[in-house]
Amino acid sequence: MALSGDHSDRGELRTHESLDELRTDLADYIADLSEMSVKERGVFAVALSGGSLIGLIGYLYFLSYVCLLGFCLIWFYASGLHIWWKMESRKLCEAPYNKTVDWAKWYIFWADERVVGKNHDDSNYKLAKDGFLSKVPIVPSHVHSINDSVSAEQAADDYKFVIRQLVRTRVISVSEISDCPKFDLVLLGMGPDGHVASLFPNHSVLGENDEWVTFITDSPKPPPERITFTLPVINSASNVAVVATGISKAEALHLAIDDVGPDCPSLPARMVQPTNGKLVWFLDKAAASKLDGAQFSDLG
Ligand SMILES: O=C(O)[C@H](O)[C@@H](O)[C@H](O)[C@H](O)COP(=O)(O)O
Repeated sequence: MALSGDHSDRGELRTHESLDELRTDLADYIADLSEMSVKERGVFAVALSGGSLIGLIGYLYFLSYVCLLGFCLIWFYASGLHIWWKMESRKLCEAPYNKTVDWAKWYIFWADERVVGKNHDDSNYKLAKDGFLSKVPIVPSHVHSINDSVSAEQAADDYKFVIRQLVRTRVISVSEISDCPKFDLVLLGMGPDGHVASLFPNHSVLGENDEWVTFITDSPKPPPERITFTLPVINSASNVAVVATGISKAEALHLAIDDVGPDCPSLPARMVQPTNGKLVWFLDKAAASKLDGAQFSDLG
C-alpha cells in the first residue's frame, strides 16, 4: 500500500511498502505525464539520471548476468515467485506501457552523465540503453546522449548546444520565468550525501546560475569527470521526480525534506525546488524512516 502526502513546500511524498509497488507507481506517474505532455505539446522531453533509478523503470543489466548463472532463475520459477512478481509489479518498459505509451514522441536527455565512452560500464547512457531504452520503441535519433570523445568541458558545451537547438524548435519547452529549457520531466536519484544529478554538497557547481549544463572533474563519487544540468535548469522543469530507496538515504532525505531550520540550506537535494513545476518524491519505507511531520494518507 502506498502512502502519499504533501509536505509543506517540499513537494509530494509517495512512500511505498515495497520496491515493486514503487516501480508500478513510478511507471503510472511517468506514463500519465507522457500522455499529458503529448496531448499538450505533441512531444515528451525527459531527462534521466544514473544509479538505481534505471533499475526501477527498466532492468539493471547486471541482473541478467546473475540470472544467466542459472541458479536464481531456476529457483525463481520453480518456487512460483515469478507469478507473484508479475502480478505485483509493472515496469515502464513492460505491458501495458510498452503498448500504451506514445514512445515515438519521447525525447531522451541526461540530467547528468559520466564522461566515459558510451560502452563503458560507468556510462549512464549505457545503463539506460541496456536496461530501458532498448526495451521500448523510442526513435534512436530522439536519444540525446553526450559527446563521449571530448573533454568534460567540451562535452558540457556540446550538450548545451544540442539543448539550445531543441529549445529553438520547441522539442524542449522554455521557462516563462527564466530563459532556461523547461523539460517535461527530470528524473533524479539521490545519493546518501544528498547529491542529485552530479551536484554534490559543498561543490562550487551548486552556485552555477548562468550555464544550463556544466562539468566537474572532481566528483566524490567515481568516476570523477561528469557533466550535469545546473540547478536553474532542474528547477525550471515542469515536473521533477526524485527517487530514493534504502536506509542509506534516510538521513539525507530528512535533511532535504523536513523543516530542519537553517542547518542544511545547501544540501543539493534540498535545493531542488521547481519554480513553477511539480516536485514528487518516490520513496520506500526505509528511505522515509527518518522523516518527521509527514501527513500521510492512503492512496488506496
Ligand atoms: O550518475 C550518477 O551517479 C547519478 O546520476 C547520481 O546522481 C545518482 O542518481 C545518485 O548517486 C543515486 O544513485 P543510487 O540510486 O544508485 O544510489
